[in-house]
Amino acid sequence: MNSISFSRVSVHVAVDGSDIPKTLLHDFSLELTERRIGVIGANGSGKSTLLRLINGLVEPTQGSVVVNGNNTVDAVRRVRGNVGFVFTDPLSQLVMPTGREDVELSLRRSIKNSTKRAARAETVLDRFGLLHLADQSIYELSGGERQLLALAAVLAVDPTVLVLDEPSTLLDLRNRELLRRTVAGLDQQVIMSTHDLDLALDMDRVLVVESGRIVFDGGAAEGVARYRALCATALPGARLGDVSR
Ligand SMILES: Nc1ncnc2c1ncn2[C@@H]1O[C@H](COP(=O)(O)OP(=O)(O)OP(=O)(O)O)[C@@H](O)[C@H]1O
Repeated sequence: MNSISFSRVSVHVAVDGSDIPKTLLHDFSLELTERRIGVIGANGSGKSTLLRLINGLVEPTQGSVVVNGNNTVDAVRRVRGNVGFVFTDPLSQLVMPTGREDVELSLRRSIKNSTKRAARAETVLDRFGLLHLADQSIYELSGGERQLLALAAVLAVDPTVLVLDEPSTLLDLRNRELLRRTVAGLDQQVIMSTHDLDLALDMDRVLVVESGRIVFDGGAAEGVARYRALCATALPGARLGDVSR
């Protein structure tokens, strides 16, 4: 069983022209052991920052994050060997000219034999219905195709923990369903931020983040309800009314 521990973590960043740092995440502690964990919350609430702590892309200003016994600051290489991270924007992740080359690049460390590597890449691309696009420039793919490719390239190396930062933003209904089924069938622990509340409802545990604080931690249905309630109270109805008057 995987274990991701956040111990008294907070994240602050310096702000140009100000002596006062901005707090992205306020002091929190968490132990994540469930297989499917969703992180939901408003734009700018701190979801990506929370996910990025898991593979050391963001370092805690205070406290520590430990993934399967490895501290994300001191043992960042080992952590990244464990944690596959899929970015919201696939172009910030895909580095090779074509999907086939990108997946093969991911596999270069784990499969030394090039024939075996090519075969494995084909299997992975096929699993996501991307084989017919394998040799097309990644810039010629649609946004959704790129998002699936980014997921395929990360899953190819079989990480122990999969972190998905809003993985369905560009997907159509069919591919969203493919993502949903893929996530449901994975052996890996999955931690996913999403604005797709149907996806969130599939999770074993949901965290609701609001203004850098975890304001709910519990079951999916209750978490989604809490988030909906937060959104309802935050709607700028009065201000819209002012404009239209
Ligand atoms: N390096 C940084 N320097 C300054 N501010 C930052 C930095 N990184 C993130 N932020 C700010 O921290 C807040 C949280 O950002 P984060 O990307 O974690 O939000 P999010 O919940 O993932 O949002 P979204 O749903 O829009 O993707 C935002 O206000 C963002 O502008």
